[in-house]
Amino acid sequence: MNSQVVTNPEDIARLYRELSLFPSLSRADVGPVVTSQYGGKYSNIYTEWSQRDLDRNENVNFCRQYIVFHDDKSVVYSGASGNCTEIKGELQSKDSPSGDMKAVVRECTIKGEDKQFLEIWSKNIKMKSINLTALKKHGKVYEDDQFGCLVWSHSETHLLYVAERKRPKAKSFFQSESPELSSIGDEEETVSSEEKETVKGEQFVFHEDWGEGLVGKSCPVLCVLDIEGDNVSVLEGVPDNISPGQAFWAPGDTGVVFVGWLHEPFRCGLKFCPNRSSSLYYVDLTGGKCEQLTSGTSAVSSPRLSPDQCRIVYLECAVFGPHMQCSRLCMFDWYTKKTSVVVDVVNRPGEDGFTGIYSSQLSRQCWSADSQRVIVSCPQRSRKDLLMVDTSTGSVTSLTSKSDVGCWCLLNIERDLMVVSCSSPNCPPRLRVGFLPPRDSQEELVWVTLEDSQMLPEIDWQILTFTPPPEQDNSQYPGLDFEALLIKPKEVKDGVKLPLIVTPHGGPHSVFVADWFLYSSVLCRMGFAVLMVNYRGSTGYGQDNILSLPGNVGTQDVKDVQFAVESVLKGDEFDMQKVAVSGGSHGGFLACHLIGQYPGFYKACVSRNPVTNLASMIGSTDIPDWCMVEAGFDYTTDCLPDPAVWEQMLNKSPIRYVTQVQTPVLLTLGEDDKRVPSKQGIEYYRALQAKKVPVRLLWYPGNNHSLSKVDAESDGFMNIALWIIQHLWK
Ligand SMILES: CC(=O)N[C@@H](C)C(=O)N[C@@H](C)C(=O)O
Repeated sequence: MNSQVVTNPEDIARLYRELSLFPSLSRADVGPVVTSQYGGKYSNIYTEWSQRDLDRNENVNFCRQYIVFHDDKSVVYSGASGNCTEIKGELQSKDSPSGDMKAVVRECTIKGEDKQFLEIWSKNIKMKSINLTALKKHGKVYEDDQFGCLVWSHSETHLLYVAERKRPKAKSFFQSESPELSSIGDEEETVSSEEKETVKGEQFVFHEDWGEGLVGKSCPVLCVLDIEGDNVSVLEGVPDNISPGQAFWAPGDTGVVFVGWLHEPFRCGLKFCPNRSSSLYYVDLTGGKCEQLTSGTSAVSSPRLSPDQCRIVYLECAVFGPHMQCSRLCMFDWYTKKTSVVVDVVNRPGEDGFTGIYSSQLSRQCWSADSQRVIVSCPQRSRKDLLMVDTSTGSVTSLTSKSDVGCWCLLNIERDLMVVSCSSPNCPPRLRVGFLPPRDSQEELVWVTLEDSQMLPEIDWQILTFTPPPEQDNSQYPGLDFEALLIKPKEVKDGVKLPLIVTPHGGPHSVFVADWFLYSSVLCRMGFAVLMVNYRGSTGYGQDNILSLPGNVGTQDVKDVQFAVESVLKGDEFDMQKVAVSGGSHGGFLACHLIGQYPGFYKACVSRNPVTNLASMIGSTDIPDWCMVEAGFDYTTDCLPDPAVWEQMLNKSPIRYVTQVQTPVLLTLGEDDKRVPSKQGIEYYRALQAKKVPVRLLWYPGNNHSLSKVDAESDGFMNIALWIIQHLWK
């Protein structure tokens, strides 16, 4: 075998173990400015990281702090202040604005019972520990990014968070009565208030939740802890037809601003679906009156209050339609109550190259100190860049497009000190800080690395651009191009042609940006080239690119991937007899389509939680609208099965081509997948078995659509690598 590919399982496992050590950055907070007696200024940077622990079979979260000496506009000196500390049981935490206190929502098990506490720490003392579970004011606290928040009031006397609405205790009609005696009178029997609230016949009522990644999250409520009074109240006034989240204190702490998602007539999956009908609301704490601040005809997310507490920026996109779209950056003026569009949707990138804003989540803090600019990190074609938006003029300036780093994520900005994570396909995440230059200044932005990571010299990467041939142009959206990331070993022995693994992304409206990818890095270190295709329909290239795909899935996207593969195979770098395809979700849909539409071209196929039959998916997925939209139909909540629609869906699905499949297929399924139910993979598995096509199915209990738990991710990788080796060199 004239190749340089690592094939020994133990060697592969060693490579995986080595590269899986690199942690990812999940959070950074900037502490207050401290001035020393000599006039020197410094701030503490608190960071949180996540790292795979293969031995404990879990993702370990830890924090590390740094100190940055500065003069309010440049970094003078910086360094770590102490080593890492593992974080256990902390669902959420947040320092108070002054830095004097820290709030922690902690989950722990006491005598076999899960309990949640809200802790207030000050200096070296845990001042308070409020047993939220015992208070019975609400259900579990939300720790997710979709709804969750933990926000200090500007006065630092109250804390705002989101929890599940309290549900009355349910019992059977046939459960024997066991009244609780109270202390009042020895004869008198007083049933506790909880017993009074108990309802019969409700034990098995279905409570729909917000779907994949939000299982069990059904009816969020806004909760406020009065720190001095030690009491928790559930905010009233929130309309019954919405689910509130992403809340923060209004100017002067007069009330609370939040996003409300419409949950009538029913909830659809919300994760990766910022296109759900939603509005900004304000509930006034004194009168309890709730006011809708935005129209209610769109989908909004990520409201962020300016430091001068005068304006709120937020993201907006259309309701239903493609799940990820080009967003508008909008602004609500607190005093005029007027909304305005700061950055509009970009249908086609202009001369300046700006392709639009593609983000479902602004960083927790994104405003400049002057309350004039907003920093957004979002995909721009196959890169992820930091964009500075002037909210007065709407101008957009990239702060990082000239960098050789492919992926920049804004973690936080405080008093113009930005904290970012930056990475590339050959460089794991690094932690950097830098001051945003004053508005209209020509000063250069200087980045200082607080935590470096090692560049992997063995990995080479580049971005390739493709223009579909005329016969594949989209007549409704003509002239669109697309890209792919090509990752390959830097050193190739003479005479060796590289085996190629083609990986189209999922979504389909998402994008591969030039980030650090564990799977691609290990495969590259094993000796494979990896082609990560951003076919037409990807985000980051303009709204027209996105809109070109719905109705054309199974053809346009498939042809784009095949065109990219055949284009790179024209060179003599790659062995066209050793090409594999691998994808997840919609990427799995494409992988199955490619082996069905190009029989024998791919020598191995890996399909993770794949969409295999749109017609059978629509009745079981948490995103039924996705099936209609991607098949080219409008969706309404009262739409019913229609044979003609199902026929179209079937015709656009990979299951339709299964009779042509020759390529051995490895399927990996998550048992708890609400997005693409595992029955999709099993349907395809059975069809292949019936055709006696070599097929292997891996089933991961406790895993959902992301297949991202340490067991599924690591075992999945080993099986994928060995499956590809087995069938490329048989
Ligand atoms: C962009 C994105 O992820 N879209 C979601 C609706 C989604 O989950 N799509 C599934 C089908 C997938 O991951 O491809």
